[in-house]
Amino acid sequence: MKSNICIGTRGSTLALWQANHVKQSIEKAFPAIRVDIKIIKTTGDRITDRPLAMVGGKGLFVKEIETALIEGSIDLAVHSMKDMPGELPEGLVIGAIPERANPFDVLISAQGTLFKNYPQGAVIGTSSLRRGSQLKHMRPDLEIKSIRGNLNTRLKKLKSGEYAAIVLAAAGLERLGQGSEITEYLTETDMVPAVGQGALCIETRENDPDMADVLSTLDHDPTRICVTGERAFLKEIEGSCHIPVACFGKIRDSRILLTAVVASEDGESFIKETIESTPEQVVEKGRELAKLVLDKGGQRILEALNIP
Ligand SMILES: NCc1[nH]cc(CCC(=O)O)c1CC(=O)O
Repeated sequence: MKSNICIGTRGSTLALWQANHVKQSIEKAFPAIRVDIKIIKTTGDRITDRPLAMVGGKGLFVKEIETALIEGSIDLAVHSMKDMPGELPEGLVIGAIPERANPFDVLISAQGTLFKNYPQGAVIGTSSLRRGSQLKHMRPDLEIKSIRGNLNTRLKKLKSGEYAAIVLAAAGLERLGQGSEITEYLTETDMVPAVGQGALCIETRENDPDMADVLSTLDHDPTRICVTGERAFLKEIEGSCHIPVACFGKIRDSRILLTAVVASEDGESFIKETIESTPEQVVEKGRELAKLVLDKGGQRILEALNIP
């Protein structure tokens, strides 16, 4: 076992919170190990002026960190699972998936108004096609308007009156101590979260013997099972965080319920399906769910999207 571990992470406040959270878990389990954090800038961090869906390419927030992992300048990478593409580079693996935080999306309304009371044509801020399309499906009259920037920038834009409400992931807000801003949680009945939302990804080199004990203390079995099913869906559908596909797994009475959505940007074409699985079957069932959704019209919706 190593006496010194270096974690690579993006430099955003949320990413640093997450890396520190993992650092503390390791130090608690192994008081003799010293854990350092190395900040690595990614392509996604450089692009702040346009929706990432317009930029194209997958893994915009992870690539440079993966290079550091392959080159050996870091031992572990901590990412938001939601930012991970379906396929990892040769030689890298998801070493552990810690316990998931709240997986859902939330609305923050400027006036504290509940979704059902939004006026006709209310402007909602999100740059996520997944969120926009599911909102439009529920309320075709809403206007979806792009918003970028970190959490504080977005909250400031909301308060300036540009939007009636914005949509964010509960996990990010809660981790940054801004949970009190939340007006309303949207569960998978209304809005299916992104694959892996609320979970962290601990990425490592394949078969790194120095990391095995550390990884086993970080891993959370129920989270890994659900996220593995969601990612099997993602791989089959070849999506990323930036196209309007959603998949969420939850455990009910020792069975896994996987729910997925593929929708057009205007919310008019909308496919939503749920499949049940045992913990052992999640990969197979995740793939089956992707095929089902594609067959039922998802294929046509994704082909019409025209995203690079
Ligand atoms: N899209 C960016 C992103 N990537 C991870 C999170 C935080 C939540 C999570 O870990 O899933 C967020 C913010 C958000 O979507 O509001």
